[in-house]
Amino acid sequence: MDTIFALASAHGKAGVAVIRISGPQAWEAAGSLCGALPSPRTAGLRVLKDAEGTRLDEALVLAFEEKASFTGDRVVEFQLHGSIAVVSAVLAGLGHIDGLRHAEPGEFTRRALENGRLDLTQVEGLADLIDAETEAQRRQALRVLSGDLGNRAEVWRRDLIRAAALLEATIDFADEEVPVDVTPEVRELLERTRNSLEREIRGVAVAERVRTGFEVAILGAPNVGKSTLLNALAGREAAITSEYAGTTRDVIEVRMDLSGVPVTLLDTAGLRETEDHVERIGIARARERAEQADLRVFLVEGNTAPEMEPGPGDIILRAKADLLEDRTGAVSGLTGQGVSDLIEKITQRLAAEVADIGVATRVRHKISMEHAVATLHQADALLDLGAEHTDLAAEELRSAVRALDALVGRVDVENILDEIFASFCIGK
Ligand SMILES: Nc1nc2c(c(=O)[nH]1)N(C=O)[C@@H](CNc1ccc(C(=O)N[C@@H](CCC(=O)O)C(=O)O)cc1)CN2
Ligand SMILES: Nc1nc2c(ncn2[C@@H]2O[C@H](COP(=O)(O)OP(=O)(O)OP(=O)(O)O)[C@@H](O)[C@H]2O)c(=O)[nH]1
Ligand SMILES: [Mg+2]
Repeated sequence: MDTIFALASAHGKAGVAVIRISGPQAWEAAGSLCGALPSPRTAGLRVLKDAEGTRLDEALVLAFEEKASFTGDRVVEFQLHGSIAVVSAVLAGLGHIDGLRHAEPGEFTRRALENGRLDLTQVEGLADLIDAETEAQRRQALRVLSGDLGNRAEVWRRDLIRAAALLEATIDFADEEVPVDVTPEVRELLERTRNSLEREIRGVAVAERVRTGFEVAILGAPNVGKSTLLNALAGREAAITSEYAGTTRDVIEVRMDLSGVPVTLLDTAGLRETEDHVERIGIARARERAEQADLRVFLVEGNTAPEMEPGPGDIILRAKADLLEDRTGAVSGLTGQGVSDLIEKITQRLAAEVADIGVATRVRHKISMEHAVATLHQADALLDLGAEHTDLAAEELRSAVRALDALVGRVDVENILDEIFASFCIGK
């Protein structure tokens, strides 16, 4: 097996930079730069020197034994002064050692997967944790990294294997005088598993949103102040505003962190009938994105109705509060009136959705779980048909187990690994 190395911390100038080495030669290779290694899991201060004896840096060195490291290989970490020159000198030094090569993106984590330190869902959780920008994303990713989904899958698996074994036992003893009827217990195991799977499947839609961000579209007639409101919400001049109706044409996106919930705000073209060709394209885009959005905020003038049919959770506000006598339910991007109330309202709507999510977070999880559920339905139908179909029902259960094995990466998943690791950075 190759020994790999890479900068594990971000590129560029920093207080401290971490270089990781993983593989059978890690200790020997690190030792050739820093002399005797400190005892495992104990930091030691060492001078690093290249093959010619030139000093490269004074660094903290940390060694891990095989089977007791992040990757499961022997690992050494150099915690260096975070300068671009120090990092390149040490990387160059490592590159000159025979048998060592630079790691590919995600390769340390791939080793952890191959060595059984992490299951596939934990790898996905780790990828999400590194990408996490908000509190809800961090919490969700950490739960998956901790193995919550893998643990749940283990329970489903155990119950289905037990159900299959019960059915298989009756096949073997079909000739016995007094066969025991196992179907009630099997049915109960199947129902429990299916309910639990279905709950997780329902949670994926929201969990996906937490991963990628909720979309909130601002909508209304031209000139009502949508772009001005977007700028007020974003705290910067993200969109052009002007007194001309029809200023905004493209959809403008602004990422925000609303009390830990990731949100993409969309500013859209004012909705109206128009002969202007380009404006019409903008309006078509606005409608399309509005329909897909998780939440719509309609700005309306006076007592006019929204230009699109609002959904149940959508927010309707009166525009340009500062020009109104009665300012209830009104907002003004220009003066800031009602803006924090609006943020509060959006946050509440979305936080309510985030509250009851499960541990499955990806479409991939959903597909495996749906496959398992469909197979369980098949098994149920076969049990309804009577004892002569018991063997087929048991076969369906084994197939459901395989779907769950794919979920955690227990069976061959080589084809999806490249896709998952493509999102990793080098050094992870
Ligand atoms: N310096 C450093 N910090 C880091 C990491 C790292 O690799 N290096 N991590 C990398 O992502 C995270 C920590 N994750 C880790 C996970 C497992 C082991 C480990 O050595 N596991 C052994 C021993 C467990 C134990 O001592 O209880 C094992 O699982 O057998 C180390 C780090 C975050 N911080
Ligand atoms: N008095 C007042 N004027 C506002 C307010 N919000 C926006 N305006 C003004 O109204 C005009 C239109 O504002 P925009 O934010 O560009 O309006 P819009 O809804 O994005 O318009 P389109 O992009 O054309 O659909 C500009 O002159 C703004 O300064 C407000 O709350 N009060
Ligand atoms: Mg606009």
